[in-house]
Amino acid sequence: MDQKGIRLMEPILQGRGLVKRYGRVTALDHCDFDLYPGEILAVIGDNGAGKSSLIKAMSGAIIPDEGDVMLEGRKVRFTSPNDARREGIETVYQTLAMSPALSIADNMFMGRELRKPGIMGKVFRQLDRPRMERLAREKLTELGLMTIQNINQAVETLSGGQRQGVAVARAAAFGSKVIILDEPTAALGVKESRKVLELILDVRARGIPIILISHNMPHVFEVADRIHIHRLGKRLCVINPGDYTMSDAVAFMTGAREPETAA
Ligand SMILES: Nc1ncnc2c1ncn2[C@@H]1O[C@H](COP(=O)(O)OP(=O)(O)OP(=O)(O)O)[C@@H](O)[C@H]1O
Repeated sequence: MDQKGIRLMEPILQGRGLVKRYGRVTALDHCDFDLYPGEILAVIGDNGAGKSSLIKAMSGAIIPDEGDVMLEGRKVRFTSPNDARREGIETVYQTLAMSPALSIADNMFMGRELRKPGIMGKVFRQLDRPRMERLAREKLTELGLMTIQNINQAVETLSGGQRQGVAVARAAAFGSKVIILDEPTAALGVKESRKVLELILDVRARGIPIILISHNMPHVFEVADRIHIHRLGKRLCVINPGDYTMSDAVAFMTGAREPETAA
């Protein structure tokens, strides 16, 4: 998406002046952040720069010591990942939160199982397994992931790429507003990474904006619309991948060079 087009819109998710300290370490140092509708925003930075802390603040996994998070212009205060999920922000962590022994369908609906209608309290209502299986199959088909034949297959029998695919599909099924992907291709081979990158583009084509944390520069430059460069706990600058090379980005990231315009 072109830079001008993005600037005409209001950010869907924003961070302003975010601070997070762990004892004497300042992981986020008055950090700003903006995600615009429909874009893939990559967040890159050296090890320990504070990328994870930033996305955790956006996804309710940590509560910032200072600063504000705004969703669609409205100040929100997430005190848990569930708060963020309820608002339509889904995060896929590097360590995929899945139960390997359970099926694809069970994993997709883990924590938000569908139940059959009943008159007893919600707790006693039976799981609506057929509906969960049907919806899980629909979601995977929509995202072109139906090389997975059997929705009842245990997740532990899937390849790394397929597992990542299920995790992204789960996020896309519930993340109505924003999807955050933390190193989605880090553990994958070339072919599997390719599938996941295609999936990321598919999700964007569905209008869902994505925050992509990655150390993989070719992947970042291939799919990102904009790149947020994080250094020493804050946003150093945001670049358009068309205007810079990967070496420029790495030089900014590591401090070997300074960008012309700051964040
Ligand atoms: N729970 C914690 N307790 C103490 N220090 C922490 C904690 N989480 C993060 N930090 C520190 O905060 C700083 C930023 O860490 P963070 O994980 O956000 O960086 P990152 O950019 O995601 O790094 P990486 O690319 O290595 O994953 C680091 O110095 C890290 O050691």
